[in-house]
Amino acid sequence: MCPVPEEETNGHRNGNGAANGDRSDYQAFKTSQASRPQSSNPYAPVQDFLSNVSNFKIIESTLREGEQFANAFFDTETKIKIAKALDEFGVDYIELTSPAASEQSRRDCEAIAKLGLRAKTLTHVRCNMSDAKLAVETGVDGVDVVIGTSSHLMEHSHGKDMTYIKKTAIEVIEYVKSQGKEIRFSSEDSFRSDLVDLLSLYSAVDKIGVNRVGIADTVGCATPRQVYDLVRTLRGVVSCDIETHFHNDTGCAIANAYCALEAGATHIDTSVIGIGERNGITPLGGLMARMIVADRDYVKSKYKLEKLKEIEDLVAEAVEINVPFNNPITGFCAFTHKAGIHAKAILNNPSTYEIITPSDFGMSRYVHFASRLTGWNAIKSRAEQLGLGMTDAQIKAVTVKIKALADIRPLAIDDADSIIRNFHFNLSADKERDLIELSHEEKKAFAQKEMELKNEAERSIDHNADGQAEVPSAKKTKTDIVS
Ligand SMILES: CC(=O)SCCNC(=O)CCNC(=O)[C@H](O)C(C)(C)COP(=O)(O)OP(=O)(O)OC[C@H]1O[C@@H](n2cnc3c(N)ncnc32)[C@H](O)[C@@H]1OP(=O)(O)O
Ligand SMILES: O=C(O)CCC(=O)C(=O)O
Ligand SMILES: [Zn+2]
Repeated sequence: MCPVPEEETNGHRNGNGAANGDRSDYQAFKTSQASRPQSSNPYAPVQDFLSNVSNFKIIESTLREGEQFANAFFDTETKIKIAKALDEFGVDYIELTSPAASEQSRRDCEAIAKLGLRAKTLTHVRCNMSDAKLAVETGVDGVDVVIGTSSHLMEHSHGKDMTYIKKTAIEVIEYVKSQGKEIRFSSEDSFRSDLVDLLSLYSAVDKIGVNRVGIADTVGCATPRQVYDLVRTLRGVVSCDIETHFHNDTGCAIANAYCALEAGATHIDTSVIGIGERNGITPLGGLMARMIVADRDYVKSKYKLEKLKEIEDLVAEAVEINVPFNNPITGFCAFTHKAGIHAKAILNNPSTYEIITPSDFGMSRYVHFASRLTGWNAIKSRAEQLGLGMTDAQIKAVTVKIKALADIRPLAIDDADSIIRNFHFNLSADKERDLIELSHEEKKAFAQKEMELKNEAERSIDHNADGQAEVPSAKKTKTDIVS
């Protein structure tokens, strides 16, 4: 393949193409790397001359692939809200459902194309002239054309062969280009397609100046290694940009996106929380998590990461789902540390058990202390937060009490706090002397508080009809902030 000289780049063809084993490219890459400041990131990826891990674009498809999620119904107002939020976040492209899908879909494309967003707008259509014309008429910046190339889809979906696909693809691409629009051509089900057919098709569309070709793991079957091999091979065949699209059926959607970038892909398709057909595609937030670890400066300079939670909440509400507990970054426990060994180290230095800094995303770190897995370091930190000074020996003693109760039932923060406060209250050898200084009313209030704490501790162990200690149903034990 031929690298695209700088003067031939047009803003869409970014010239990232690189010939396999091309020495001059490699030397140029080495020279450019030598002049770059050395990264202090020990997790920085191995940067070879193909990798775009530090230079990629996001094609955000919540309003196309995401609308294919079983629960999705986006009215126009919601689509506009989502489009504006994604634009503010900084995604490069916003992909919209085909105007051929329905009259309202067509009107929504027009409405979003007219918003004047910074992100480019795209609509996604089948590989035929009538869809392409409809797409162009909506006023979007670009058209994403797709057609299935695997034997499964050629036989059971559209019924067309490779000769027909190539001919029609060329016709559609030339038409869209003639209308001054950006054009991407993609094969659906790329990983179950014949490699020779695929490369010949991509080579043909590259020659007529398509802006991007797309590879799609439509059924989520690809492994990272297969992705690397296919993208790398394609990188050697076409000079245009390479977009990739990964379904998450086997849980590889983020890893595959990363490998695609390592192999020279330039664009990644995402959707918010990963919504899409079946269990969806590479999630925007998950991709951000992966990429910030690779190149924090690039990711932070390009995307407004602190907006991620707001966008996820907006989309979750629109499609009536909860953000999953284990969602990267925004899952409710993504930055919660529980086991005593973890808590101690985190309190000393968060990098011990955190690869991502929560504040980069406007999130907070939590150290859970109300559990049987806690340790005295976490309890000491909590006591300090409560303004209760105790010696290490005293902290260790109260830790034993907390763990004993936590062995019987789940603890809420208030339970653990009561134990700490009660322990501290009873500790004071000088309590009586202190009380002498108090007024009659204050003494009464103290006595009452002490009684309440005692009752609370006793109540916390329920008994069933047989007099057996019973574990009450788990309370919501949202952890509390320690640092
Ligand atoms: C993997 C993906 O996610 S691809 C994107 C999927 N997106 C969508 O499907 C958008 C929403 N879809 C729709 O609203 C409808 O399916 C429409 C409007 C596109 C088509 O509706 P209908 O004409 O009623 O056809 P239907 O949906 O039953 O079947 C799909 C048709 O498109 C054809 N087709 C399927 N894929 C392609 C393609 N990539 N290029 C050209 N034609 C295609 C099929 O052969 C079939 O045509 P037929 O009428 O000759 O049988
Ligand atoms: O257009 C594309 O590249 C991808 C289409 C799609 O959603 C898929 O194949 O899963
Ligand atoms: Zn898809």
